[in-house]
Amino acid sequence: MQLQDVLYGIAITNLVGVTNREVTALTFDSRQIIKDAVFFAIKGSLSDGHKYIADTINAGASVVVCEQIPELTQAEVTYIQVENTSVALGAMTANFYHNPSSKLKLIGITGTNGKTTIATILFKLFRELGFSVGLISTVQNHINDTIIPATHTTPNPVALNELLQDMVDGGCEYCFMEVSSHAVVQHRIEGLTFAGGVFSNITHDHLDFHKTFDNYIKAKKTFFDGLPATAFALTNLDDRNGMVMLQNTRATKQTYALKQLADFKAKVVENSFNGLHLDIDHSDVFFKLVGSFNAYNLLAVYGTAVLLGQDKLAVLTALSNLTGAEGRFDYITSSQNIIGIVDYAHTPDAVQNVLSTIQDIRKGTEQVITIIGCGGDRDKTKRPVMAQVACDWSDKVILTSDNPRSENPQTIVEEMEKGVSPTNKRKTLSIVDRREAIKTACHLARPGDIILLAGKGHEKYQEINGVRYHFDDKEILTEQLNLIS
Ligand SMILES: CC(=O)N[C@H]1[C@@H](OP(=O)(O)OP(=O)(O)OC[C@H]2O[C@@H](n3ccc(=O)[nH]c3=O)[C@H](O)[C@@H]2O)O[C@H](CO)[C@@H](O)[C@@H]1O[C@H](C)C(=O)N[C@@H](C)C(=O)N[C@H](CCC(=O)O)C(=O)O
Ligand SMILES: Nc1ncnc2c1ncn2[C@@H]1O[C@H](COP(=O)(O)OP(=O)(O)OP(=O)(O)O)[C@@H](O)[C@H]1O
Ligand SMILES: N[C@H](CCC[C@H](N)C(=O)O)C(=O)O
Ligand SMILES: [Mg+2]
Repeated sequence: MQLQDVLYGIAITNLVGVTNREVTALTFDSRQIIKDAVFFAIKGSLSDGHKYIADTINAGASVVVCEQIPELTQAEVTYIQVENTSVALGAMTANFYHNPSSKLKLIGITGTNGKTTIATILFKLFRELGFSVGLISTVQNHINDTIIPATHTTPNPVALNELLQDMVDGGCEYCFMEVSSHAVVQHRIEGLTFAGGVFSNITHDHLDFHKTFDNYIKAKKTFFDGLPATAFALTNLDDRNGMVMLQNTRATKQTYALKQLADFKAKVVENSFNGLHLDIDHSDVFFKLVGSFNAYNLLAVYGTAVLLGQDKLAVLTALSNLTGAEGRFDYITSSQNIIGIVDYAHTPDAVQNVLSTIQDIRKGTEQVITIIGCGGDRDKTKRPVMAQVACDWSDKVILTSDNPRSENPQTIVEEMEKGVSPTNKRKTLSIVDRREAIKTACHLARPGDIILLAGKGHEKYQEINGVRYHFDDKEILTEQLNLIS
């Protein structure tokens, strides 16, 4: 493609060199340069892409997009100075791939918890309704029935536009994608055209990255601020920041709620291990998903489908047969009648929601044993709070390791222990080895007891010092429960 076409709509501060030249690829990583590529120098959290400009030119890059043009320039190279390289990357990538997001209906889902669940159920629902659909999610990406592995909740702009282009080529009419707060702040979604935006909720997470809760709210709100007037913005009215999201959006404002009047409304009639019975938009419907928090997810899905013009009855009929995303309230029952639940709860609010659902549906005498850890290189302030919530809502708690990443897992567990009150100490054990922790919980469990294994859900690995070792919570829990039967 010609560079001048890729530059369409970009605010350029300074330009050195020609723009009527062919470019072959766009990249922000000096290790992935091919001949005549455009290199974007990005100031990141660990490194500054400007350091690699000379290397990329040696490797064949012919265009450099940057915030500061180097003092020594090369005659055959084009240098484009912009105010923010990440913003330019998103917009230029959309141009390079011929704006695939505008050729299908792209719906973004944001919020602390529930994004994967909502996006995945929307994907399954629209497949069930007969459409060709794409999915971009934490667990995996999909182009209809083809699975593409996911590395991030929201991919980088190049991967994102490539994927959207493949979806358009695959005939997709819709794409449901998770929009993480990191992606908004890092401009990964810049240049995309959304047909709708959905907000689930906002609670404590990622304060390592956003620093304050206010910044975290602003990040989520920025997504809605950027929606076009042709889009809809659907928010959860029961969340205290639900309306904040819609304050400055140009999109059509729509709401859903369980506790107050809203455009889309539902009531939980019954919540059991067999699923949810809801009164949704004046219809009585049974769903396979467990947990009252899933009533919000189902309502968000229902509202989105109706806003996209689907027939209410057809939507509810299809929805009632669907299961949720992998590793979310995923449970097995052993021959001894011990229930083992694998769940992706990795924030204080999610842990409380999943445990309060277990309290709601337990029969009374069983013990609830929770196994929980916290990820390394992530928000440290949530560690003691997650341990405290787990203790407050369980009969026994085993603190263990999640993905320690570059941190010492023992230290992470010690930081969690700080949230355990003296009265809760007697019901808490710390076993850093996650497999041993699962084994111990299975030995402690008596018939009828419920084991909650929180934090890793669908993940098939444990990340330790940059290496992902095979580790599958559900596989190990099933194996250990079978051993004691
Ligand atoms: C903190 C964070 O989000 N980091 C992401 C970010 O990296 P960064 O901008 O900090 O990059 P950096 O390492 O400082 O490097 C700066 C620049 O120099 C370039 N570079 C660097 C080295 C080199 O040799 N050559 C080179 O060109 C890099 O490509 C980059 O452009 O941009 C990278 C490229 O898109 C991401 O891969 C990386 O994700 C890291 C791996 C990550 O773990 N991110 C997590 C926190 C994340 O994004 N999570 C959210 C989900 C959160 C949730 O909702 O729960 C997600 O959307 O997945
Ligand atoms: N609507 C909700 N409200 C509160 N908690 C929820 C909700 N939906 C799911 N959860 C809890 O949060 C966990 C993660 O759910 P899900 O994967 O759908 O969220 P997510 O927003 O995609 O998370 P991530 O930020 O990791 O991408 C679930 O396992 C469950 O414990
Ligand atoms: N998207 C979340 C996932 C957390 C999952 C948990 N298992 C962990 O490793 O902390 C994050 O990157 O913070
Ligand atoms: Mg997700």
